[in-house]
Amino acid sequence: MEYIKGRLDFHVAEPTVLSIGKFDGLHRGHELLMDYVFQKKKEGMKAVIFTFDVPPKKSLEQDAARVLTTNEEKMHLFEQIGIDYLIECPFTEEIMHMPAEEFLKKIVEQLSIRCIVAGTDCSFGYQRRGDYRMLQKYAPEYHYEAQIVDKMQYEGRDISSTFIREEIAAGNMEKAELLLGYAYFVQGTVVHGNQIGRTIGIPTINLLPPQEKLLPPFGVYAARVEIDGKRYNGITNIGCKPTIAGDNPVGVETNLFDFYGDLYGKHAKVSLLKWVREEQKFQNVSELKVQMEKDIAFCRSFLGDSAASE
Ligand SMILES: Cc1cc2nc3c(=O)[nH]c(=O)nc-3n(C[C@H](O)[C@H](O)[C@H](O)COP(=O)(O)O)c2cc1C
Ligand SMILES: Nc1ncnc2c1ncn2[C@@H]1O[C@H](COP(=O)(O)OP(=O)(O)O)[C@@H](O)[C@H]1O
Repeated sequence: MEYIKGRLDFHVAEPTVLSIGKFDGLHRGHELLMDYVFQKKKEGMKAVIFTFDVPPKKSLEQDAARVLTTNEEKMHLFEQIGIDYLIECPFTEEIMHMPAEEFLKKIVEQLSIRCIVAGTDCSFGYQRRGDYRMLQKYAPEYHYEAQIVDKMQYEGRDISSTFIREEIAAGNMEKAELLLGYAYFVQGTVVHGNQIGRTIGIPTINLLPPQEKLLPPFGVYAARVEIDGKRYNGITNIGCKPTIAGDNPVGVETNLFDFYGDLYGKHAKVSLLKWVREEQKFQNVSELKVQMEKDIAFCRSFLGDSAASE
C-alpha cells in the first residue's frame, strides 16, 4: 500500500475506485463500503481511501473527542485489507475553505477516479456542503460511478464510531468486538516501566498509548497479543497503578502467558477481549500480587488455548 500524507498534490494515474470518510475504527458499518471498493478492485481499478488528517481536539476530557484508531493504526488496518493507496489529506486552511465542487473536481482529476463509494452521511468541502447528492449529481459530467451505501445496523441502530465509543467507554468489549468486526486493540512500542513486574514473577510489557486514543475503563482485561506475527494469550492492566507510589502515566501493560524473553522496543498489538475487574489501590505489592494471580487464573481459563488455535 502506498501511504500519501502531508501533501495536497497527491496523484494516482491508474483508474481508481475511491472511498471517502473518517473511517474511525474501520468498523462493520464500513463493511458494505469496502465490499464495493473490492468489487471494483477485482474489475481492475486501484483501491483508494481518502481521509482527512484532522489534528486531535485540544480538550480530550470527553470520550467523544478521542479516537478508536490513531492514524498509524488505521494505516495498518487499510494495508491488511488490501487497499492500494491511503491518502491522508492535511486539513489545511486551503482545504477547509475549498468549495465542495472545487474539492470534488480536484480529487477526481488528481486521482483518476472512476467510481466513488460513500455513505449517505458523507460530507466534504467548505461548510461541509458536499454530500452524497453532490457526488451523484457530478457523476455523469466527470465520468465516474457513484455508489451510495447505507450504514449497517445492529439492533435497530446504525453502526457508527459513536456507538462503538459508548460501548468501549462502558467496558463492553464483547459488544465492541461485534460492532467493529475485530477485537478493540491498542498498539505501540514496548517501553520500560518501573521494573517491579519481574520482582513479583509477573513481568509486563508496557505500552503508552497516545493521548487521543480512547481507552476502556481503568481495570484488568483478558487479552490477545501479537508481536512479530506471533500470538499470545495474556492479561492486561490499564491505568496508573495506584498501588505503586509516584506519578505513573496512564499505561496499558500486559503479562504474556507461557512466554519469557526480552521484548523492549518491539511493536505489540494488544487486543482487549473481556473486562475482568476495576483497577484498585492495594495496601502493598504482596496483596496486589495475590489478586494478580487470581486474575491470571481466571483469564487462563477464560482464554483456554485460543491464541494457539488461531
Ligand atoms: C493482571 C494485572 C492486574 C493489575 N492490577 C492492578 C491493580 O489493581 N492496581 C494497581 O495498582 N496495579 C495493578 N497492576 C499493575 C501492577 O502494579 C504492575 O504490573 C506492577 O507494578 C509492575 O509494573 P512495571 O511493569 O512498571 O514493573 C496490575 C497488573 C496486572 C498484570
Ligand atoms: N511473559 C512476559 N510477559 C511480558 N513481558 C515479559 C515476559 N517475559 C519477559 N518479559 C520482558 O520483561 C519486561 C517486563 O518486565 P518488568 O519487570 O515488568 O519491567 P518493566 O517495568 O520495564 O515493564 C518486558 O518488557 C519484556 O521485555
